[in-house]
Order: sequence, then structure tokens, then C-alpha cells
Amino acid sequence: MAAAVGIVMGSDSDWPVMREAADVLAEFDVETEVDVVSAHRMPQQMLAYGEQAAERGLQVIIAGAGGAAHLPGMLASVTPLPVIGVPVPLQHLDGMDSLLSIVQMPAGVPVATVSIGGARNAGLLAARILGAGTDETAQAVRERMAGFQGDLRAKAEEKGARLRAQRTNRVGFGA
Ligand SMILES: Nc1c(C(=O)O)ncn1[C@@H]1O[C@H](COP(=O)(O)O)[C@@H](O)[C@H]1O
Repeated sequence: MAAAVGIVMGSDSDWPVMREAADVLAEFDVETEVDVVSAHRMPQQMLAYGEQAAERGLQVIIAGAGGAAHLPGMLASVTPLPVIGVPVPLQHLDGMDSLLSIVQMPAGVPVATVSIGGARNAGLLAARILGAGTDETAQAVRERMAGFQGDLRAKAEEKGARLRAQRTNRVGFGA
């Protein structure tokens, strides 16, 4: 099956962060492809990747990069697909440099930017985008997302119950 989400990053050193996007999309049975595509180091290939992404069948691109992170924005400038940018924290500046590079896009070229190191949320956002469609595949992703949200809610409720149980006065909203 062709990949629906392309997960690209400026270097293989970004993979420990970016793999979380691939892992969570696997939980949703969404097919992904993974590669290193650098705007700075391989500009021609980066443009080709962005230009061909839609015709190759991709529906969403997740792009992660650290430091002076131009990759997500440059991909967004050559593809009509939604691009989700992941700021990758490096040793210096803790990812603030990357966050600001990715989030401050000029008008007309949107990149949906997640938090520093937020590759898991990038994967979840990609799943939601895929789930917004009207076909059966979209519906299946949407149903899985509803299940995921139910689990998340149950875990949050347990946290409240644990916290209330530590107190003598157990009054609280969830009690
Ligand atoms: N920000 C970019 C781009 C780009 O935006 O095109 N290409 C590589 N990089 C980043 O450089 C950092 C260090 O890369 P190396 O570990 O290969 O030296 C990585 O976080 C990568 O995303």
C-alpha cells in the first residue's frame, strides 16, 4: 500500500525525536514513509520530494528539523499538501531556534507547527487530517481516534481519582 504520510527530517540525528510520529501513526494503521530530506544540504532533492509528494499519493507531510529549520517551510512552498512542522531540540538553544524558524512562516505558506520535540502530536494531527475525509479509510481512522481519545480521558480521570484518594477531604469535581 502507498504511504499516506511522508515523515521527513533534516538528518538521521532527528530520528530519535521523529520516530514518535511514525510509531503513533502505526497505532492508527496509517502507512508512512520515512526519509532524510534537507533543504540546506540537498536542496534539489528537497524540491523534488515536495513537488512529487501529492502525485506519489502522500496526503500529509510531517517535516522535522533542528536549528535553522527551513525544511518544513520550503516543503510547504512547493506542495499543496498540509505540512506539519516538528521543531527538533539540539544541544544549543534547546529547540527555540527551530521552533521560531518553523512557526514564523510568511502569509500564504502555512506550516502547522507542533511543540518542540512534539513528533507524537504531529503524528496524531496527521491522523486527524486523514480522518477528516469522507471515504471508508478516513472513517476507520476517525473511529480509532475516538477510541484513542476515550483512553486518554479514562487515564486523566484515573489521575484525578488517585489525587483525590491522597487527601482526607476527598471532595472534588470528579468525586
Ligand atoms: N534544519 C536542518 C535542515 C533544513 O532545514 O534543511 N537540514 C538539516 N538540518 C538540521 O541540522 C541538524 C544537525 O544535523 P546533523 O546531525 O546531520 O549535523 C539536524 O537537526 C537537522 O534537522
